[in-house]
Amino acid sequence: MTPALEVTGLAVRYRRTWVLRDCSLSVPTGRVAALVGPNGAGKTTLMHATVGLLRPARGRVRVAGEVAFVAQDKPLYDDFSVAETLTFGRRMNRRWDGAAAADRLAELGIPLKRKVGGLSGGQRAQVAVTLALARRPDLLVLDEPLANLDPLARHDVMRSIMAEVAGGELTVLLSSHVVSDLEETCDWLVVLNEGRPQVSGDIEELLDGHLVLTGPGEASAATAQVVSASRTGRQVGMLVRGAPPLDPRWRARRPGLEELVMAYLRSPESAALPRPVEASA
Ligand SMILES: Nc1ncnc2c1ncn2[C@@H]1O[C@H](COP(=O)(O)OP(=O)(O)OP(=O)(O)O)[C@@H](O)[C@H]1O
Repeated sequence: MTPALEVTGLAVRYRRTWVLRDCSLSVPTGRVAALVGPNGAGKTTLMHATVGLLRPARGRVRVAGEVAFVAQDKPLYDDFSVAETLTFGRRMNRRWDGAAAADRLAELGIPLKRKVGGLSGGQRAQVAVTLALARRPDLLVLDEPLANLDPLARHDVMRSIMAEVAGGELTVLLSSHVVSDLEETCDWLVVLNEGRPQVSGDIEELLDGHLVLTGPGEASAATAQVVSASRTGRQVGMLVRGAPPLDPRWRARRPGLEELVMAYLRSPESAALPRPVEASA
């Protein structure tokens, strides 16, 4: 099956500084993919290249179908009412499902008469997402849709995105700094660090494919592919890839998503190479 998004050998630079290097990843159709990474990792740059807002120096991005983008600052006209915002959207776009947009806003309890400037942060995010969805995209790209939202609003926005994905062929790529927000919603993970993807794959398979080990410092885990390790007193804790044969003094368990992400972010040199999409789609 053709992936919804395929990035191959992408490299982007701003003047002399390379921001993305050797960036290859793919996201299968119908997935909600989380793009995580520290500040300055290149997430926004990758999204801008994906939606055609910038031209890469090398490599290519292939999107199967139409793409819609919600930028980090969710640009909307504060003086427009929500209804006027929808009218503007209809005039600006060839593909436009105004009825679905109005239904979505009604379900979310967002009044069409309200001025955009008078909406809460959560409602503003929902209007921005609704406008993007009204364009009937195949791939929806959201740059930090949850930034500055309270926990309840974050939950509501994620749940409403889930509802859209459940309905059909839509694929979502969204960036966030708060991994715990992504746990219930996202089923694909891309970890970007220092301009390169460290991890790209199905979240359940990634969690199944790693172990958290704890044991006494003198026990050997030499056969394991260590992603990152830390020592507390005489105990050593580490996150490893695969299921290595272990010294019986090690205790092993499956990691949580946050542990997995943190272990990779702590060790930018570690990388689980992207697997072919066909193997896990
Ligand atoms: N227009 C630009 N001109 C020059 N450098 C830029 C430009 N845009 C981004 N950069 C630099 O590129 C790097 C990656 O930025 P980018 O915004 O893609 O990262 P990010 O992962 O989205 O970060 P954050 O989590 O802080 O939003 C940063 O070092 C940033 O300073």
